[in-house]
Amino acid sequence: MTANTESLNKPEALRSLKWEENALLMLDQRLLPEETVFLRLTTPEQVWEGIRELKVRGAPAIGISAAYGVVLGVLQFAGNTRELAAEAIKQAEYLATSRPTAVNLFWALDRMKARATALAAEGASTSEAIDALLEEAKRIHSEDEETNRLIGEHALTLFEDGMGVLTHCNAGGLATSKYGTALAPFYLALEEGIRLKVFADETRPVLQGARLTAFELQQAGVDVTLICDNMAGHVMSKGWVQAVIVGTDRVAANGDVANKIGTYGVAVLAKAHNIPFYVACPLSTIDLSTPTGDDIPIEERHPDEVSRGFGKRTAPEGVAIYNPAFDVTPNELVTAIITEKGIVRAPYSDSLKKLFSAE
Ligand SMILES: CSC[C@H]1O[C@H](OP(=O)(O)O)[C@H](O)[C@@H]1O
Repeated sequence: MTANTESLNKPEALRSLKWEENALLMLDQRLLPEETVFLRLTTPEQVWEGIRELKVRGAPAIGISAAYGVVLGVLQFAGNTRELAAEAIKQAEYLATSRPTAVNLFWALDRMKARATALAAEGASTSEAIDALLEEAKRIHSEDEETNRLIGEHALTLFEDGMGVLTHCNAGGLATSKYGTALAPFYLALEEGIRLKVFADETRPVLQGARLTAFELQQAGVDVTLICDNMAGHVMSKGWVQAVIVGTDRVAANGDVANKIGTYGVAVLAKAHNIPFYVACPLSTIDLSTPTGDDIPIEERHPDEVSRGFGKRTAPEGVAIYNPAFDVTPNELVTAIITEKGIVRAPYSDSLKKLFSAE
C-alpha cells in the first residue's frame, strides 16, 4: 500500500520520529543525507511500510514506530474496550510482520498488547483506553531517550581522550529516539571535551554508515572519517583504532549478537588486532527467550539493494544475489555489552540474566 502521506519539510533537529496531532511524523531516512523530509503517517499500514522500506530503521526506532502504529490503528475505534483490546492486538500482530530480526519491534508491540489487555480488565472506557495506549507509546518513546543517555555514560568510561573508535552501520539518534546506542558516547564525549576520532564504515548495501552515521556525527561536530567497509582491517593495521563499538538488533541469551551485515567481519578483524569489540544496546534488545545466535531470524532483503543501490545498476541483470541484512557475531568475539544498567562481560549466559533480576 502506498502511504497517502504528505511530505513535511521541517528544519527539525535529527529526530527520527515525532507524534503530532494524532499522526506519526517519520523522518524518511532513505532520502538522507540530501533531503530532510518528514512523512505524516495516519494508518498502521503506512507505519508497516515505513518500517519495511527502511524509511525508519534501527531497532529502537522500529519499536517506537510500531507502538505508535498500534495507536493509529485504534484512534477512531468505536466499540467497547474489550473489542478495542482485540483490535489493538490485531494491529500489533500485523505490525510484527514488517521485519523479523530487531527484537525491539516485538518487545514494544508486546508492551502495547499487554497494556490494551490490562485496560480492558480494568474496565476503562474506550476513550480512556485509547488515551492510555497513546500514553504507553509515548512512554516507550521517552524512556528510550533516557536509556540511550545512560548507555552513553557507561560506554564513555571505556574510551580515553584521543582514542580512535570504529563503528559499523548506524546506531545513532536516527536509529533511536535520540543519542543512539553505539553513537551515544560520541555525543557525550563532545559535551565533556573528550576527543574521540570516529571511523564510520559506509556499510553496504544500504549505506547507513555513510548516509546516516557520517551525516549525524558531522552535523554534531564529532570528528568522523568515512571509510569503505573493506578498509576496516587496514585502518586497524595502521594502529588508528583502539576500540570498536556497534549497536545490535538482538542479543541472544548466550551473548551472540545479531547486527548489520558486516559486523561479524569487523569483530573478527578486531580480534586479530587485539582491539576490544563493544556492543551497545538497551535491555529491550536482549532476548533471553532466544537461546543462541542460530535462533535469531535473519532478514533477507531485495537483491536490488545490492545490484541497483540508489537506482544505479552496478551488477549484471539476472546475476544471483544474496542479501542478508544482518549477521551474527558469536559471543566469544564480544568484549563487553554496554546497557543502561551497566557494562556486562562473559560469561553472558549468567551476566545477561543478572541484568533482569530485581536488584
Ligand atoms: C540501535 S539499533 C541499530 C541497528 O539497526 C540497523 O539495522 P537497520 O538499519 O537495517 O534497521 C543496524 O543493524 C544497526 O546496528
